[in-house]
Amino acid sequence: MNETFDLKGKRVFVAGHRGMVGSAVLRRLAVEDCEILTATRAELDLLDQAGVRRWMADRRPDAVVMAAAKVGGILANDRFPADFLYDNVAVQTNLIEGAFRSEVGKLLFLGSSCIYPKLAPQPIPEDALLTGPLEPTNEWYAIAKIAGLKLCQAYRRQYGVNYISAMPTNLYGPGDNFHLESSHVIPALMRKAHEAKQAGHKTLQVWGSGTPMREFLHVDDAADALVSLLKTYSGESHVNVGSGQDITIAELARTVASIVGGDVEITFDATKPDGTPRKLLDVSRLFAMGWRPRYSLHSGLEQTYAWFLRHIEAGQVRLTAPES
Ligand SMILES: NC(=O)c1ccc[n+]([C@@H]2O[C@H](COP(=O)([O-])OP(=O)(O)OC[C@H]3O[C@@H](n4cnc5c(N)ncnc54)[C@H](OP(=O)(O)O)[C@@H]3O)[C@@H](O)[C@H]2O)c1
Ligand SMILES: C[C@@H]1O[C@H](OP(=O)(O)OP(=O)(O)OC[C@H]2O[C@@H](n3cnc4c(=O)[nH]c(N)nc43)[C@H](O)[C@@H]2O)[C@@H](O)[C@H](O)[C@@H]1O
Repeated sequence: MNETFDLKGKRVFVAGHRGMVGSAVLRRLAVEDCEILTATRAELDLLDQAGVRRWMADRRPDAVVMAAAKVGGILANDRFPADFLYDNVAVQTNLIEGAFRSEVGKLLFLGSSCIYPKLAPQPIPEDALLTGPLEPTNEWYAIAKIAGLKLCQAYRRQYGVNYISAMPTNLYGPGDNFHLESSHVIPALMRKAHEAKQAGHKTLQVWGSGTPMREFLHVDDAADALVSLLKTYSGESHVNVGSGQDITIAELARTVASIVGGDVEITFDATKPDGTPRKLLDVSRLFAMGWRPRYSLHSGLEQTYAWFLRHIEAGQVRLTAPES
């Protein structure tokens, strides 16, 4: 089940290499003896099936890491269900089918912890998939991601290809999207706390009740786990990728506020959704392979805020709405 895929001398296509996860995968692959292939959206729109087929046939990668997707936080998922379902089904289907046609030997698909039922047992084992109703704010994205992991399984069963899937928990770190409407919670709170400090404002507004719990993983740890799976994992089941620890959103807000500094009072905006109450992944399968994260949440947040400060003045932080 775990035959090794040696990256030495291999041509690895990282789809979505300008995104938070894709750029972290590039940093991690830089220490492997492989050739990295990339394409910007202008060079290759992954919604274009014929274009993806041509690109794959022309460039002939040995492996594909699928870090390209339509991604956003709770509000974006809730507001743009058609985009999150259509774009993700199209991008992932084009990449998986295009890779198969061009005889790609190894492919890693990335899902998300929102594939599991809203009220799944905690921590959530891989086999909780499809055992109950999904969280309504992100069911469109979740259904696309479930289709992606099932497409990898289907190609594996029908054609015997080594296509695997990883399900990362909520990620954060350098290169994240800090746009306040479309981002995830960590970049949003970090930006809000930073701007409050600069303006001398005394409140940090947190969406929802603050009671939901979330598990977080620094993106460089996630990239390390993903490359490790690419090299060593060949199973049909998807694998959870997380830190194994979660905290409440209220506690996260206090931690971010203390790292950013400034003296803010935390307030809660009950008009915004809470989403799923808890989604802590059972990471025993990944940890049994010997993998562990390097960042604690606190050290990861400090590293991310230091990155934010180094890049904000140069205009290298994503503060505006992502391209659709
Ligand atoms: N962020 C998280 O918390 C999290 C958690 C679990 C799993 N994941 C998974 O990790 C993967 C990457 O997420 P991320 O956070 O890195 O997102 P991201 O920062 O938004 O990056 C997504 C990348 O995909 C590219 N892309 C999207 N549609 C495309 C298209 N039609 N053609 C070409 N490129 C396209 C984007 O290109 P542009 O640069 O041109 O926009 C961008 O580089 C996704 O599969 C996501 O489900 C993320
Ligand atoms: C990893 C992704 O997680 C996403 O769910 P999900 O954890 O709720 O994604 P987030 O948007 O990170 O929100 C997590 C929690 O933080 C709260 N929150 C508090 N303040 C803020 C804020 O200023 N911005 C944001 N964005 N949240 C905030 C939010 O209400 C929710 O309870 C899914 O929608 C995706 O499909 C995907 O699975």
